[in-house]
Amino acid sequence: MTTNPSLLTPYKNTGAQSSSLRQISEDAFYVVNEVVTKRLGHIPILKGDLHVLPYKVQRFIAEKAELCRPRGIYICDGTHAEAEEIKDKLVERGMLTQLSAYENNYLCRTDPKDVARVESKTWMVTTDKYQTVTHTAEGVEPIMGHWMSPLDFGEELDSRFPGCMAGRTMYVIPFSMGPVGGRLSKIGVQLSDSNYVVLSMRIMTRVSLDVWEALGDNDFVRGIHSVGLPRPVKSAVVNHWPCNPERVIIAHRPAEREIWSFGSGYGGNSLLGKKCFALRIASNIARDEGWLAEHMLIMGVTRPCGREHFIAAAFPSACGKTNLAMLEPTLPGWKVRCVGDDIAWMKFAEDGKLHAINPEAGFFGVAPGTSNKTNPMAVGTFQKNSIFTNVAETSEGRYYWEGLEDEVEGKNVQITDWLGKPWKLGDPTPAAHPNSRFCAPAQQCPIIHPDWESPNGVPIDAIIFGGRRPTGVPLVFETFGWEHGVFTGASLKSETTAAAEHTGKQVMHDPMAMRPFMGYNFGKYLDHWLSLDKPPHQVPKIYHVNWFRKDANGKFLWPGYGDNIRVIDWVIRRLDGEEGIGKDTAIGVVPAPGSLNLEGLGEVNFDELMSVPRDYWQSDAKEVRKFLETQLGSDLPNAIQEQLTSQEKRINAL
Ligand SMILES: Nc1nc2c(ncn2[C@@H]2O[C@H](COP(=O)(O)OP(=O)(O)O)[C@@H](O)[C@H]2O)c(=O)[nH]1
Ligand SMILES: C=C(OP(=O)(O)O)C(=O)O
Ligand SMILES: [Mn+2]
Repeated sequence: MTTNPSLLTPYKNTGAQSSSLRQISEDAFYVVNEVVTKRLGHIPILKGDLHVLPYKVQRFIAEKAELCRPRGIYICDGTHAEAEEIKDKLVERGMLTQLSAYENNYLCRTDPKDVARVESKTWMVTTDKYQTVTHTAEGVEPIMGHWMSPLDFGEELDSRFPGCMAGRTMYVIPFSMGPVGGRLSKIGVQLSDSNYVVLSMRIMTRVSLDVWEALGDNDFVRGIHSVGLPRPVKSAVVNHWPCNPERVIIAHRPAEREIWSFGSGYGGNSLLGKKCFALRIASNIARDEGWLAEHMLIMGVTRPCGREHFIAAAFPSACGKTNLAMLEPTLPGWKVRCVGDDIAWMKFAEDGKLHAINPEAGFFGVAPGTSNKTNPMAVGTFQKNSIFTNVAETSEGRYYWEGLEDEVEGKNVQITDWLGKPWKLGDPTPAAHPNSRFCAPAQQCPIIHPDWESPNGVPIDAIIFGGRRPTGVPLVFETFGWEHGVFTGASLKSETTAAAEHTGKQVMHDPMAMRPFMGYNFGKYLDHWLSLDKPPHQVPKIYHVNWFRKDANGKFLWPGYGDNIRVIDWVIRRLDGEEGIGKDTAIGVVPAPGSLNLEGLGEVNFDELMSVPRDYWQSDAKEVRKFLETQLGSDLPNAIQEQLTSQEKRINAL
């Protein structure tokens, strides 16, 4: 790994220096052990040897320990034995319950106030506001990226972090995103006072002592996470799950490659390798280094003839990434293998193709709706060594959630819901929280791709965007080219889900499925995408899908899940240049009648599924124009503006 010079950019404060942000000066290099020892004071090292770590890591630990004042420091090694030790302790304390029907599976119930990402409290901290947000029209709040000034952040930090780990252990988690030492991989160190985070990070990322060696003197992404409830605790802790919902903050300092997360233990807020590092921070690194960090699954699809294509697909949270990544084809002779289910880091290689790696090592998937019928490969993945959060539990020691109604065996099975209360079929409240999750090692996936850890990644042939669009949007369409594809991604919308705090089911803009994860100015982000289409790059074709279109009675028009292979089949035939299977519409190329393989499917209203209603798209185009113009203002790239205009013309001509 090479050192990225921008990683070393010192933090330039604009005025009043926040005490917690003060750094040890560079001359500390020669006296580092002394400085470290002094800073640590009487805080003991509970496990591991601090002084064998790279000196930058020592400094980082010492600085933050001095700030957070934990009762001790525990340097994780990522071993099985370590995880066992922590689990045993948590079971004893009642924070984890073993699900006895499986091997090494556990259930965790959180405080019901801490169940999802908190977008309204997630911030990017940059000196210049417009590094983070776009030049929106007057009075318009930017929806992509929340900006906070370094000064304000200093205050927020100072009112939370000093002493925040009192009475708790500060775990030091060394982790690699991507295979350790890989060409596209990056290293992070997360400090956390949550043992649930330690166990989950060990599944989701590569936590091991090898990371220190791969890191050497290079810089790394810094994560500081606290549940925000120092001891002695003054409020009641619910479900043995410490958190501080009123004081939550998830802040990123992209220039410094640093993440500060406070008050929440929920995955998306606390497993800092995931959305915080692999999307918000990494998209900044990617822009500087000429690659992409995207909210995308990666799948390998092999046709009956034996040829394999790789596809990356971006859907907003809880819109079907994990399901598509592990799809079990209903068409005979097809094979899907999973490379990743949530995040793709993609870089053009010497062959001119865009190569993607999955930086993660596990799946943090939505539990409800996952069953042997819908996603048997996910079910196969989490039969052992997994952690379930906020699902229900049966009296037989099994997990339970909405969608498993047909899989509960025996009449006398009793169910305890995610809140710990007795629950039975037909009860008005759900058994599992709608955003309940399984956390499982990717290598256990029965269809994990043999190259899923390849340091060079897999070559991407197609990019698919999609969302939950109950009306108007066809099952699938191919965009007219790279710029139109980027425009289509920028106009992505979807119904809100339980993955964050939004309530109700309104259709919201979610450009590139990145709205909550945008790491810098969205206009610059689009510029970056647009700039990639140049020789010798062979950019992938871009598609849009919608599994969620409904009929007049509110029923899904498309069976979805394993039958989505029929759409993938059409996509791949288009990639191959098969003639006569496309029909031009105003928004892209949809399958021509008879071109989608519907064999063996029941009744499907093809015409309704593929229709591009004029009225719908006219008002949609107006809304999209308003959105792009008011949200992006002067940051709106010309190429996108042109795409908007030509799409409007096509729609008006319908
Ligand atoms: N109707 C329908 N629902 C789906 C489909 N794919 C996924 N879902 C549901 O959407 C929810 C989220 O899916 P998931 O794959 O976990 O989304 P992710 O968060 O983007 O990875 C789950 O409840 C799934 O059962 C599909 O093709 N059709
Ligand atoms: C972890 C998350 O991922 P997903 O996109 O799979 O819902 C989340 O949104 O918190
Ligand atoms: Mn997922």
